[in-house]
Amino acid sequence: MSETQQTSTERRLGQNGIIQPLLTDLYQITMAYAYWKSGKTKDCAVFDLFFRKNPFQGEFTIFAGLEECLKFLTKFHYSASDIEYLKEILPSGIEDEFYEYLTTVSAKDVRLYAMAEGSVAFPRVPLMRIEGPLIIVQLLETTLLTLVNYASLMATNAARYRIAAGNMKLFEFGLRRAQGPDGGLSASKYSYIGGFDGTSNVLAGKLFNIPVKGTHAHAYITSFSDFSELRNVYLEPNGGGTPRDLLQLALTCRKNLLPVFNMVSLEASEGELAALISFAIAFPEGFMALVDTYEVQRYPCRMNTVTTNTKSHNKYRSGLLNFCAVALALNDLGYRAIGIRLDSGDLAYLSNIARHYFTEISIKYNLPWFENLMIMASNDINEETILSLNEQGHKINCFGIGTHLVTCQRQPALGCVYKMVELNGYPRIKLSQDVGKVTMPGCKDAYRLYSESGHALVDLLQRSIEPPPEINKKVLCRHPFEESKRAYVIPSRVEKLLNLYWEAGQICLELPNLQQIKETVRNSLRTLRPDIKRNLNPTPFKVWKNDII
Ligand SMILES: Nc1ncnc2c1ncn2[C@@H]1O[C@H](COP(=O)(O)OP(=O)(O)OP(=O)(O)O)[C@@H](O)[C@H]1O
Ligand SMILES: O=P(O)(O)OC[C@H]1O[C@H](OP(=O)(O)OP(=O)(O)O)[C@H](O)[C@@H]1O
Ligand SMILES: O=C(O)c1cccnc1
Ligand SMILES: [Mg+2]
Repeated sequence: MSETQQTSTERRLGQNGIIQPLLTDLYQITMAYAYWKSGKTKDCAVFDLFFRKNPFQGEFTIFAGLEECLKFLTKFHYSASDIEYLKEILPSGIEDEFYEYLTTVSAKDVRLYAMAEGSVAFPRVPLMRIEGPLIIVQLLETTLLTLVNYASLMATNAARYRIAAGNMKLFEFGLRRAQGPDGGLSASKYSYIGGFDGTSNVLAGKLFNIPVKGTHAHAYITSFSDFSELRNVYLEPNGGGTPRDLLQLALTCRKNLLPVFNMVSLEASEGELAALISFAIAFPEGFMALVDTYEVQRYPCRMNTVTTNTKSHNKYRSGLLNFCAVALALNDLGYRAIGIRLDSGDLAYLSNIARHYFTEISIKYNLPWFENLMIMASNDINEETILSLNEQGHKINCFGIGTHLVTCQRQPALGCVYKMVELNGYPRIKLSQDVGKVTMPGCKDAYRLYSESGHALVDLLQRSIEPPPEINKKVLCRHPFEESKRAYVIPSRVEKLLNLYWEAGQICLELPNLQQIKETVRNSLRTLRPDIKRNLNPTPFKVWKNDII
């Protein structure tokens, strides 16, 4: 392993300092005292952590957050200052022996079973099963939930964007809009797991070894008014040689391009060109330009299409023209530009226009690569926008997505719950008027049964003491609430979903790295039939139980 790899692995194993035992609800600690006072320190409980409904009106969820839960268990103990603080906030009548008991608390007698991080998961199937002393297992509830809920919601949101975007590149740009710094970091991490290609969040890049990418803001363009602000216009050709005047080269290129864009030089912004030249001199091999600060192009354009961009107060229409001029000037010096970013207007229309000009220029100048310049789109993009753009037809090959992704605007929370299912070996049930809210009692295991073609058929819940279903043998599966719904399934593959990750005070299964978790998401989604993954009215996946449960 190289030194840089080692460093990033070490960084990954560190944990956010706010994840500690007091990051919980007060009632966990007051319950702990009441349990302790009523002599329940020896009681043993089993809790299931699960959700009841998939988010985003979808029919699948990606399970994430496991590694953070396990790291939390490794550090689970109350420090002297934690105990001091609890003494301040809890009633004065609390016995001192309870605080002494709290100093001895750890997760060494806990066992945690979980699905693989990155797996597709469904309602009512435990994502985790936590077994151990009642008081301890109860004390873990809120922290485990907060570590799983947002992580899984975010990974699921990202996976949905990935499905909508197909092979297009996806970058997460959400830090400025995220739910605070911690939300921002988690969003970068879990959107990467869910299928994004990188983030603009530099700290996330450093901590999690995620590719970091970015362009520039409108401010960079508006910070230049004319050519006199360019302190340096010289750029050394790629591979060396005498530096050449990039401004003069770009001006010549721009003059030659005016007829292509059907424009006159008065319509072209000097400040915008100055900004693009200075950026190209700074990053000649990574030239990516924001082209919508003024108008992207002249309109109505020669393609006879009506544009919806209505910044009529502005006389400049030179975003594309200026970009192409600088890209051609860079080409004269042996550099290839990367592409453009569109951040306003009708993104389908503008991307088609941009690609049209790139193609025309690639033919005119015999530069085949020019046709394939990258077109990145941003501006309040969500899953629906991507699906709509796909329907309309566009030439975008990359999206930068912030607000809707990181805030999970369409559904801001996943409803994972943590319910006791067994105490001292006896099943426990929580009753509810709402049949969907009645818990499934008992210590359970979950198995995913697959067809011969590799598709997941059903998740089967059964008591842990029962033998697992067997390959090529008939299994009777029953709907959890509707007696009449039952079916025999003959699985070609059986996957045990819950595996033991934590026992005797340590992590007992090797943890995958972020890249491997990302792979798990991709592979796990591949096992779902397309109708379960579709955006509109997807088919629910069957979560059934066996005959005995
Ligand atoms: N072709 C398209 N189909 C569907 N939605 C689109 C399309 N093009 C852009 N959008 C979306 O429409 C919205 C347009 O936002 P808005 O009305 O604020 O316009 P704008 O171009 O950002 O305005 P401004 O020029 O003032 O910045 C954004 O959410 C964007 O993602
Ligand atoms: O739209 P999002 O999906 O959140 O993506 C991130 C946005 O952040 C940036 O600008 P910002 O929104 O800060 O300013 P602007 O809209 O005025 O460009 C960027 O230009 C995007 O528009
Ligand atoms: O790099 C970018 O283009 C970027 C980064 C964050 C937000 N908006 C855009
Ligand atoms: Mg914006």
